[in-house]
Amino acid sequence: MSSVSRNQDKIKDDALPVETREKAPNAPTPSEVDDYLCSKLLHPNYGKDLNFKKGIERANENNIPKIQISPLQGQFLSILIKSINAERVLEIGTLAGYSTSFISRALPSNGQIDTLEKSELHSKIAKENFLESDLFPFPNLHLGLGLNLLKKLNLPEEGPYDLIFIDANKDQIKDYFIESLRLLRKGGIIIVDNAIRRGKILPSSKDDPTIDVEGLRDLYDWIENDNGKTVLTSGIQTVGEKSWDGFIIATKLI
Ligand SMILES: C[S@@+](CC[C@H](N)C(=O)[O-])C[C@H]1O[C@@H](n2cnc3c(N)ncnc32)[C@H](O)[C@@H]1O
Repeated sequence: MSSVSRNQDKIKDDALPVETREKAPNAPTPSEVDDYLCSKLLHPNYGKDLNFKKGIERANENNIPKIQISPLQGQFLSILIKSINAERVLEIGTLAGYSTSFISRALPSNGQIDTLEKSELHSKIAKENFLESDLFPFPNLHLGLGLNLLKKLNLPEEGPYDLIFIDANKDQIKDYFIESLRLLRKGGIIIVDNAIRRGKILPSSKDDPTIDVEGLRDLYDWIENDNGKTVLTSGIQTVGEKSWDGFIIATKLI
């Protein structure tokens, strides 16, 4: 077994609850369950779209990190967008446009998707992927540092955003969240990805906090201090092919 696959297995094991690991070493791993769910649930125009898959291959060929959301998470975003009848979505962190593709696909043809990315290479590959997938509405890709772009961003002419997906650097996540609240409609949704980080967000975690973990703790503190005035928020832990992580989901109350 190569060291890469050994590491991958370790990550899968770590994503299992400790009781399961100890009592049932042959229990299916969360990744195997993800594979099953994908085989049953992926939709031909979303997670099973061959152009979306080609987009990931193009990203891999260009050595772009494999840190996009999973297809099941992509379909979760699409479901949220459809269920709230979102017309305008903002994304912070495009990478090669995989999540952007799920967002665009779920929007009506008169919808709008703005996506912010700091890397020229990621932006270039993302645009190629958008063209290949024939996305409509075509995503507006804004190249630059997320916070600078956000501060300059005005509300779309038709009104505020209905949903904002925050999936970039975590050290500025509190500021991304606050700026997002300015741009979001009442009742709109914010999703913050990678918000659990295998439990390292806990102040009692034995690991020294990275700047990403410190950024997330700042956001959790901000939400605690808001005390329900501005947002109603939940945190959902996830396992699966992306190991143990999760997301914050919030709706704007005022
Ligand atoms: C986790 S990836 C986004 C994955 C993407 N949402 C998907 O699921 O397909 C994070 C992206 O944020 C970008 N990024 C990191 N720091 C940034 C910043 N300060 N401003 C804008 N983009 C940033 C990275 O270049 C990377 O492409």
